[in-house]
Amino acid sequence: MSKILLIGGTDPSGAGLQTDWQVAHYLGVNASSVVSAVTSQNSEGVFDQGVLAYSQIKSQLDSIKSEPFTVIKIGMLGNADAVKAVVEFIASNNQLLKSKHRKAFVIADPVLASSSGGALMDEAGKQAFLSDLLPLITLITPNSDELESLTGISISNEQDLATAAQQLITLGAKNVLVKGGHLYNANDTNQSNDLFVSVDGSANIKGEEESFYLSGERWKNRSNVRGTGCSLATAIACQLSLGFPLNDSIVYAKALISNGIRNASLTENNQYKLQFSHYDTHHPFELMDMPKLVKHAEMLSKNFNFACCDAVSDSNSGNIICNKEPNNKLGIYPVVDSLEWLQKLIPLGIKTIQLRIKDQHPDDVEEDIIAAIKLAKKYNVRLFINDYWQLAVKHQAYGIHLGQEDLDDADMASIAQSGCRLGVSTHSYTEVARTLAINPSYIALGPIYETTSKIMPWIPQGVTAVEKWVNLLGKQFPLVAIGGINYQRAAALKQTGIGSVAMISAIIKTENYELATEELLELWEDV
Ligand SMILES: Cc1ncc(COP(=O)(O)OP(=O)(O)O)c(N)n1
Ligand SMILES: Cc1nc(C(=O)O)sc1CCOP(=O)(O)O
Repeated sequence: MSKILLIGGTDPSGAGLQTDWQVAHYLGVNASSVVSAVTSQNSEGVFDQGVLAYSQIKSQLDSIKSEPFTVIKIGMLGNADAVKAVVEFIASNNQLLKSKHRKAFVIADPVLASSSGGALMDEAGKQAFLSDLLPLITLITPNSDELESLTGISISNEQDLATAAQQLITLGAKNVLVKGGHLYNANDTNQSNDLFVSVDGSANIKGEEESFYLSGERWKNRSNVRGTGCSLATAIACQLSLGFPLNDSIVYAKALISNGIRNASLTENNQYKLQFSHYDTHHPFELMDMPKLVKHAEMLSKNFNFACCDAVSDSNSGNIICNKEPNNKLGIYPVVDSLEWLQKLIPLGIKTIQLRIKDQHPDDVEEDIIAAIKLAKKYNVRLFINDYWQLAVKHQAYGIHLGQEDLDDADMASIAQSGCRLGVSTHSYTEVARTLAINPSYIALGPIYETTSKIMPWIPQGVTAVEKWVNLLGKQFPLVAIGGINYQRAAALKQTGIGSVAMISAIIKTENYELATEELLELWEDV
């Protein structure tokens, strides 16, 4: 079982170390905890506080130092001595991890003041934090007040916020998550928007630098829930310890805290306390809690409306009835690389199919795309064109399928306006969050099993993950599973309630494609 280390101050009223521990427990992560300070506070103010002596913090840390921690979450430190004890511990912990060729993930919530306003870090402590601790931190999670205080940049608009986050990077931070920026899209106070900036390639599975905005619902009448910052940082730490990449850990944690705020219970002190719904241990939140991810601030206010994937009617009548059911079932979905394969499979009764031609000049594929669209219309088949979205729009294809990289360049507004349906590939929480911001016609989930048809950095998600995605997304979007799916695996996936399975090799690399197609269609007949 993974184990993390929590370092921070106690708070009897719903934040601090006790809350961190509760979050770890809720997520099934074993945590050791070290007290750096003891505070007396509630939503009205901080009444008393005492930072433990360097020797007391050090001796607590010494008592657990034999087993290296791979994830350490830091909250309130209070002064320079506490910072020193923690810096020394991280160095010795990393020394122990050296044999495993790694360093600990260190998540720091820079607690400078309570949400009620009382100072919780002195000036010397802040300077020690910046000079000695910041270089050891994997992710720092300030709110905009803390970011102002750490950088000295006064923040009054979104550009200031981005500049200040960049300044923290210049001071030595590698990954910065600025929480709750109400500055973005200030007209829409129903959204809580965070800014994430990463410069060392450690945030995602591809090792790439990235930055994004995460937008979540700001739940009404829940403005004074305490402990949300601590809980967010702890949930990120927990997800990292469970093996998720940093970007996915952040998206997951934001969804979890949204759920905790939405379900917050009112205490006798007239104060809201985070409470998580017991929906599911793997996705312990609902779709309304999932944030939307966009790469540029101006996208926060954009809404797209793609055509739905109609229920395909009987090919005899020729009528396509637009059925706005969100969980439309797209059925057996072959992905093929030529017009010839469309000509072979469509007459067998396939109702959803994708033409996926790779790396050709658009001029060289246009004729085949025109012929494919004509054929699909004749047989009343949902044909999705992979990648060549301009040609698909130009020739009025039924739909387009795009991967995450394609989303950077494709013109969403013109695809939506054309009436083409849009399917989008996803492989992780981050990609699902980005896809939710686009609100496509269907969402593909992959790879479910190991695939030989494409090289990808993701390990297979497995059937259990499909069940979770169906619970989370299936009421709002048609879902398609892809990656290594053959007849037996399709049978297992059918039990999850997913409406569609896509495959390449199980059809086009078999000895008898007709038999393989017929068997799959029969298996899925009653879905
Ligand atoms: C139904 C379906 N799901 C996923 C994919 C993969 O799309 P993408 O990520 O764009 O990768 P390439 O197909 O371009 O390699 C798909 N094509 N279809
Ligand atoms: C094209 C593709 N996309 C995937 C994804 O996970 O997004 S998996 C995949 C290959 C699917 O081929 P096969 O059925 O032969 O495994």
